[in-house]
Amino acid sequence: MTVRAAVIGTGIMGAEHARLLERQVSGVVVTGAFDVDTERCRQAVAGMPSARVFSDPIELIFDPGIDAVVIASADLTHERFALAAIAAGKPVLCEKPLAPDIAGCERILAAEVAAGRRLVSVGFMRRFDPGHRQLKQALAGGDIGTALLMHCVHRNRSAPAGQPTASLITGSAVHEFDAARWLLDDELATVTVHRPRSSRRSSPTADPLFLVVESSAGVLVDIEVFLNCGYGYEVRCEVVGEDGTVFLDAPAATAVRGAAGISRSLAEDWRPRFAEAYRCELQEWIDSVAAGAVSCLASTWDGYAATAAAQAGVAALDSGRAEPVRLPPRPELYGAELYGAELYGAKVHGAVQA
Ligand SMILES: NC(=O)C1=CN([C@@H]2O[C@H](COP(=O)(O)OP(=O)(O)OC[C@H]3O[C@@H](n4cnc5c(N)ncnc54)[C@H](O)[C@@H]3O)[C@@H](O)[C@H]2O)C=CC1
Ligand SMILES: O=C1[C@@H](O)[C@H](O)[C@@H](O)[C@H](O)[C@H]1O
Repeated sequence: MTVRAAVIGTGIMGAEHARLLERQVSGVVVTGAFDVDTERCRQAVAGMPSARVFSDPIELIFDPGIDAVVIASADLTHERFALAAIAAGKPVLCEKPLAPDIAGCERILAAEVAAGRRLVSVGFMRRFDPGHRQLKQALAGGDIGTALLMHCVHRNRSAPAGQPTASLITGSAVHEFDAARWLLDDELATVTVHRPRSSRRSSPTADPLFLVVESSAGVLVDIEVFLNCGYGYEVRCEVVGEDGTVFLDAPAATAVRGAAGISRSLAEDWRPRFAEAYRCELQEWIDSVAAGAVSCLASTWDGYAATAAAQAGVAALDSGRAEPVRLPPRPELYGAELYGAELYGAKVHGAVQA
């Protein structure tokens, strides 16, 4: 079966997803796209012969010529499109965050549970990054013993001026919240946010921020988020265990020696750094759609949990105290295996319930 996929929101990420689906992922053809900016949409799918530019996103979702939908529009629009996809019974890959607020995540969770089928996957692509998978393998394989601490660095070269300070938590650290849950096989319990001196490049945004997260099992996770570090994009992570440590560095393997020095280049932004992760994520998603099975991407529950941690972080930014991450009991639909135990082999969890 060739999956007929569509993309809603064809900005930076949506255009990239459309390009990857059409050119680098097998078993799929892009048959639809929508963006409120029609010209941007046309440009994103130019050269994709089967792609129809829709004038209404809900019509796109219900169109019989579309099997599955990628949502890559602005954060505030995710909920509306995810709910429509659930109503249409179509698999959807929703970019992070699932929804920017807990109430929106709750509505998506409730709709999916009521439908009795897992249709929504969330674009936490680090789960498909080879480096992050090696971290996961080292932890799951017992290479460093029980995890005690996790140190994370997340730096963007620059960000548009005037970003709300909370966006460092809801837009960027949300990746670390998901990565920590997934790597540690543990829920997050509390979030504290410290504001160091801000960079002159970032005013009026408070940037960087330093977060301290405690997991339910007592692992302390520190996260530096710096939106305007000024020199390049980098994501690093070290987990300290009882018997050793495992460290994910910025990944460029090639070093240049010259001018009395050694240098390795950094990506400009997340697209080159996580190119392989986006491709693998989309391939796994398309394979699951073709098989009529539940994808092993992050689920609605994972998206909910990451937004709950982000909400605790935003509260902590204001209060200056550790704030609890509030999670309801996990619905049965999301199974006993929270974090995708099939990581290193099978592509999907199992058949979708009829
Ligand atoms: N997984 C990842 O690494 C990344 C994920 N993202 C997420 O991807 C999404 C898109 O981000 P970017 O591409 O960076 O933003 P962008 O601003 O480049 O693109 C967003 C697009 O959504 C469109 N849009 C806005 N409202 C819409 C609506 N109601 N219906 C249809 N289209 C609408 C805009 O016209 C724009 O073309 C966001 O949710 C963001 O958080 C962004 C960057 C990286
Ligand atoms: O999701 C993303 C952006 O929205 C965010 O601004 C960046 O900090 C992240 O690294 C990127 O993956």
